[in-house]
Amino acid sequence: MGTATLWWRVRGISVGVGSELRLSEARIRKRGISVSTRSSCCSSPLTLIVSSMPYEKELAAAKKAATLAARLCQKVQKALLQSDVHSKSDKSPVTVADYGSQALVSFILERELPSEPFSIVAEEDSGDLRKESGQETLKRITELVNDTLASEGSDSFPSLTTEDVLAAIDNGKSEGGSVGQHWVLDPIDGTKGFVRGDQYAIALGLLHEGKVVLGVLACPNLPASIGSNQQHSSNEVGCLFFAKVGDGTYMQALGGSTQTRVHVCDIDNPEQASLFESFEAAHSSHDLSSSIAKKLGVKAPPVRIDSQAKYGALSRGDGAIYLRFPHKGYREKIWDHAAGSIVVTEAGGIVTDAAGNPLDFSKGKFLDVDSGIIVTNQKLMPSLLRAVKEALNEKASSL
Ligand SMILES: Nc1ncnc2c1ncn2[C@@H]1O[C@H](COP(=O)(O)OS(=O)(=O)O)[C@@H](OP(=O)(O)O)[C@H]1O
Ligand SMILES: [Mg+2]
Ligand SMILES: [Mg+2]
Ligand SMILES: [Mg+2]
Repeated sequence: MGTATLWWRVRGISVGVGSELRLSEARIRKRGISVSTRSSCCSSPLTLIVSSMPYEKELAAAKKAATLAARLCQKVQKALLQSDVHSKSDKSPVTVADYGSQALVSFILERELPSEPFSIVAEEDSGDLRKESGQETLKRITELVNDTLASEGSDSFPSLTTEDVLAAIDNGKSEGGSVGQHWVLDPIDGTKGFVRGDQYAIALGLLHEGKVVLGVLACPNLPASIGSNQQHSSNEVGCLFFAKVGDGTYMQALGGSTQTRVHVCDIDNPEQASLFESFEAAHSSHDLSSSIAKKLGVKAPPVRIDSQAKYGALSRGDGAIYLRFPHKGYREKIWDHAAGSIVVTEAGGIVTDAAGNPLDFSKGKFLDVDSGIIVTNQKLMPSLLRAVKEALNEKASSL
């Protein structure tokens, strides 16, 4: 048997030498992944094993992107100027950090995964920044993005122009859907919390054929422990949660490298449960949560925090239940739940709508949910669903 050299090109999977392949050149296509091999001696039997380690490269890129975006957000939140906060057409707030974070994540993903099909469904767009009145803001965002890239200590990042920043933001215009791969990005989830100086998250998920296969949540203000029942007892603030389908959920300090596998709490007695809900009463009915909590016999007062930090906290067992009941007419967006939902489900939890249906991320930007979203562990879900049903029926009959 002559000597053989094997060249390979891999996207998202690892390739090793193993089973028999008598080809001087071969192309394998598997789930959109291409691998090509070439033997320097065409008569040499080459052995090739393709073992799937899906989304490894994507996860590394997503963690890098979310961590850098979190750095930009931290810088802005520390010294937030009035001129940094603007109002969108739906009257919700948006800041230079929302735009900067979206531009950075888009730029890093495209750079780190150059051979991947590139589609992002993201919250922000560049419309207001392209107007005359948006020029100063655009300059400030561009400076923030360049400063953050420069602070990476790498000369390899080019300085971005205002046009580059607009283009990176507008990469987020994809509509998503059930075909192919789409990144799902909320550059700052919980902008109201961010402006208040409270919790927020950079939330980045990946959809494959309409299913969430990967999620990263950077929570710059979330302590390593928030009244937790697990061993995260440090004073450190800032967490990165990440999960890949079938691979569990992990947490590490933002910017750190030691990762810990996390699990949802395993209590089965609702009286011992503590419950998360939105900080803003306008985003979720506190009355309805309170009525559900009463039916379950929950004793602790609700913990109100902004953003998908709620999903992160739940994934490490800090609380047992997350209830979200937007007021009538509001349509949930996929970027408010994609990353958070896989972080919780890979930690052993369940995320459904108020009727117990799984969330369907394959329908474009919106999630069609029945009344609300509920999250808990496997043991509590049956009693939670019963309590939710009763509370919703009572509410309907009182109208
Ligand atoms: N009216 C209404 N009802 C329900 N939800 C709404 C509503 N308006 C906005 N949003 C979305 O809520 C996102 C923040 O959710 P939170 O759970 O973090 O709310 S809260 O900040 O704790 O109050 C928030 O995310 P960001 O815009 O990314 O901050 C919005 O997508
Ligand atoms: Mg959001
Ligand atoms: Mg947002
Ligand atoms: Mg918003």
